[in-house]
Amino acid sequence: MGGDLTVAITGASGRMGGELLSAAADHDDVGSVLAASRTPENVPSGDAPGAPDAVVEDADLGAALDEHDVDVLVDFTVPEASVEYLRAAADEGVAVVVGTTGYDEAGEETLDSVASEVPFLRASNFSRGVGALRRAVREAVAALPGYDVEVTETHHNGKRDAPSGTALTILDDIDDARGSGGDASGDGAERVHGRVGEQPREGDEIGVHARRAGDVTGEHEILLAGNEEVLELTHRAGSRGIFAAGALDAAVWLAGRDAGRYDFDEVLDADADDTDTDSQ
Ligand SMILES: NC(=O)C1=CN([C@@H]2O[C@H](COP(=O)(O)OP(=O)(O)OC[C@H]3O[C@@H](n4cnc5c(N)ncnc54)[C@H](OP(=O)(O)O)[C@@H]3O)[C@@H](O)[C@H]2O)C=CC1
Ligand SMILES: O=C(O)C1=N[C@H](C(=O)O)C[C@H](O)C1
Repeated sequence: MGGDLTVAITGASGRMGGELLSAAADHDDVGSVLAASRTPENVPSGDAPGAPDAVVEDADLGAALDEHDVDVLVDFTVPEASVEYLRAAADEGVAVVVGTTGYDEAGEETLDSVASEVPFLRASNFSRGVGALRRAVREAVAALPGYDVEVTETHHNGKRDAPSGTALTILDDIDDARGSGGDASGDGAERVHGRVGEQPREGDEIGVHARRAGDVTGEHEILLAGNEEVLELTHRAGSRGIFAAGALDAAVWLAGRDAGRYDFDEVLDADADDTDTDSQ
């Protein structure tokens, strides 16, 4: 830590919470970290690696955001808690980076309202590789009209939501690339979640498969098949650190912007522009 940015991290004792604390401790632009948790006693403290500057109970988040002059809240928790945390951030005028997945319709409405009040950046996957995978999938689907598409994701046995947020994002990308402009509301191709019994493939349906096993960090595979050939595009996350690093880069990029929705692609594009300039 050594920069000016003050970040708050919710769900600080969770799998991603711990990764975010470690990544924040190593991030050049982060100066101070406030952790919020239902269980503050489980958050690293003292000389432990990643120990934040302050820890509060999640119920006290709103007052703590104000007291610690937080610039950006980073939330990777569960939808039912996340909507409360994001509401507290919006009430305090604090920007938010959201990695939590699996919101229901009411949760999505809360996110819409938060995004109208403060700078808001949400991504179902903060890895750079998935950003590239999404571009590759859109291109492949557009180049191979009529090919069958199946999406398979594999995650650790502690994951709650299925299919993963990333798989849902990629399904929307496929609909967009096919020109059917779909989303989970059902406007795009039919999404068939697993198959059992007499269930032959029909039309342009997309098969969706969610596997849960062991400690797999996160894998996404898109299979396109037709015309006597098969194309497979696969991303495998090697650690949760990549998501944490991406989310903190997004927090640095988001701080100080106008209220509204932003996309992780904008962070990646800005980074690519900086790299281009550096190499000239
Ligand atoms: N966008 C991305 O790149 C990524 C997104 N994710 C998403 O991040 C989210 C968190 O994942 P992960 O860290 O693996 O999950 P964990 O279950 O390990 O952590 C979630 C944390 O949320 C906090 N929490 C607050 N309220 C509740 C509640 N009612 N029930 C349970 N936990 C609660 C807890 O922390 P505490 O006790 O400290 O409050 C808990 O540890 C998921 O939605 C996942 O899909 C995960 C990886 C990457
Ligand atoms: O819960 C996880 O672990 C992950 N969740 C995200 C998702 O739902 O897509 C991203 C990543 O795959 C890990």
